[in-house]
Amino acid sequence: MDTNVQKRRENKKSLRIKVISLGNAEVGKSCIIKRYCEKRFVPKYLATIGIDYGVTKVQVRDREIKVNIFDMAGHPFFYEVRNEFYKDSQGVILVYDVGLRESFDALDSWLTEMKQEMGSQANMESIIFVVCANKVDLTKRRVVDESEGRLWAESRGFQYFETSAQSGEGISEMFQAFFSSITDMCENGGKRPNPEVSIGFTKEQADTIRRIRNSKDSWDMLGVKPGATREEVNKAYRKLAVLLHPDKCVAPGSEDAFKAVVNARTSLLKNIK
Ligand SMILES: Nc1nc2c(ncn2[C@@H]2O[C@H](COP(=O)(O)OP(=O)(O)OP(=O)(O)O)[C@@H](O)[C@H]2O)c(=O)[nH]1
Repeated sequence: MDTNVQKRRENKKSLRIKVISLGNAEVGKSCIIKRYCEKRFVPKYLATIGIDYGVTKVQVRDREIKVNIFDMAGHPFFYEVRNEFYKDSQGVILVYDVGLRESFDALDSWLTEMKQEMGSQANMESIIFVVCANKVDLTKRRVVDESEGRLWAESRGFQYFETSAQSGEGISEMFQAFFSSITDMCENGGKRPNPEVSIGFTKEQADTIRRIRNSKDSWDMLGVKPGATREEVNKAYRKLAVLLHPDKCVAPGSEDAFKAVVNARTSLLKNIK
């Protein structure tokens, strides 16, 4: 066979990618990578110093993918070291610990740090993000539930996985989907699929569910001022009911949000003449 043709075929088949892990210290980033690459769990905490680097090969369909994995230290102390490594990544594994709310709340600031460090190169549409809600084996200490994590991830067009580096739950599923999405993106000229099309719910629905979860009382939940009239309460209720009705809304947490709105309306109307 013509050597140029053979080379072109080989090039199509093999792919080299860079992925990084992000998230607060101790959420389990290194353990997730070890569980996948070495099939083992390390119970003792050994903080990553700056960056750990590893290479692995995976097969996605007919392509061999050479994966360069940069495991970033989560501790703020290592900011100066890790900021060099954001550039040229095709994939990001965002990790939080389901037993530590602050590690979940920190996900936005990890995205901000990444954008800042990538500067003018920051094209977040050309990067595949997956979110790992990790340590799901520790069920008793869980404080961030699945629908909350899923909503955060999916409303940004990121895939969400429940994982445990300790038991192995969700780890190979997450990596398989991650590498397959990166391959799809590379084959699609470096653009990830339009999230609005694939997730099936709107930003307004996601923002409303988040607002309802965080509301301080029934007035706040319906978005009316304390002392509002029956008409105002009913009008606000109808608007939310249309937006979140389980027949119309598939966003994670929509059923609970809908029930909460029904209950808020009932309790307010009891006390309004
Ligand atoms: N029970 C349980 N423990 C876990 C899990 N994943 C990690 N751990 C433990 O959590 C601690 C921290 O894990 P690491 O993987 O080192 O955390 P990291 O996010 O890489 O931390 P930094 O390197 O400081 O950024 C270790 O003691 C692990 O054994 C898990 O899924 N379940």
